[in-house]
Amino acid sequence: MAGAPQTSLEKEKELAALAAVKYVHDGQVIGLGTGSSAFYAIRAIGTLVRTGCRIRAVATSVRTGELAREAGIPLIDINTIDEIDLTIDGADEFTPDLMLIKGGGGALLREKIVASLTREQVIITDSTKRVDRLGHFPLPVEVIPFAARYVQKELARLGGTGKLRSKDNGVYHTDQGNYILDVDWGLIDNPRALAEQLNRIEGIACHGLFIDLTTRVLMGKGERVMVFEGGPAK
Ligand SMILES: O=C(CO)[C@H](O)[C@H](O)COP(=O)(O)O
Repeated sequence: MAGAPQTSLEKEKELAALAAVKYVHDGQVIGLGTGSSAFYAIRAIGTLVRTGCRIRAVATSVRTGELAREAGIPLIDINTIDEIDLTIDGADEFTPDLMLIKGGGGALLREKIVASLTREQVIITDSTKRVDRLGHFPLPVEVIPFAARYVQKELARLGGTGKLRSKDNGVYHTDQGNYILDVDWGLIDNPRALAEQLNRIEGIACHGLFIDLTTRVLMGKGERVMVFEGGPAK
């Protein structure tokens, strides 16, 4: 992030973010993602705004809203629009066929709603996020607090071990006041089938499998940016 000397992974995130910001056009509604990669995109979009680009944006978290305001990006209420032109967000893992795990930063519910309203979803990552199969990263599952134990039991029935996320010696709360279970499944054989099973469990507000929502992934790798559009990288 800003201020500290930049590591090579931070450089990769920034390169990917700068490449993604080239897709931003005057007049668009932009979805702003959450996390350390999205931070670089927000900063670069702020520069565009200061040089005259007229966009409006929707933030995927309270933190992102604060960063956007600091950067001078005009924010709008998501309930005043029917569509988002472009969203730039990060991911915890992605496969070359554009399936993602998201939610490491806890913003998965708003991120999925924003992604669902978005015409063009550009994901930006460093080179550690590309995998052949999802599941190295525990899958974040956002649950309403009342259902936490029930959902944990249902996840166990499906073969997942869900650990309640904590923060500062207490339970972590999302921006919506929900809990997160970080679920270890081992490597996931069929993310689509798992997503459907999770969609049927009462009390789950959102899970971090993002399928059929991404247009392209821009991955920083050394000094380059690799582009994945549902096939081999370009
Ligand atoms: O899903 C997310 C937040 O809920 C982030 O996009 C994800 O955790 C990646 O973050 P980073 O860019 O910091 O690696």
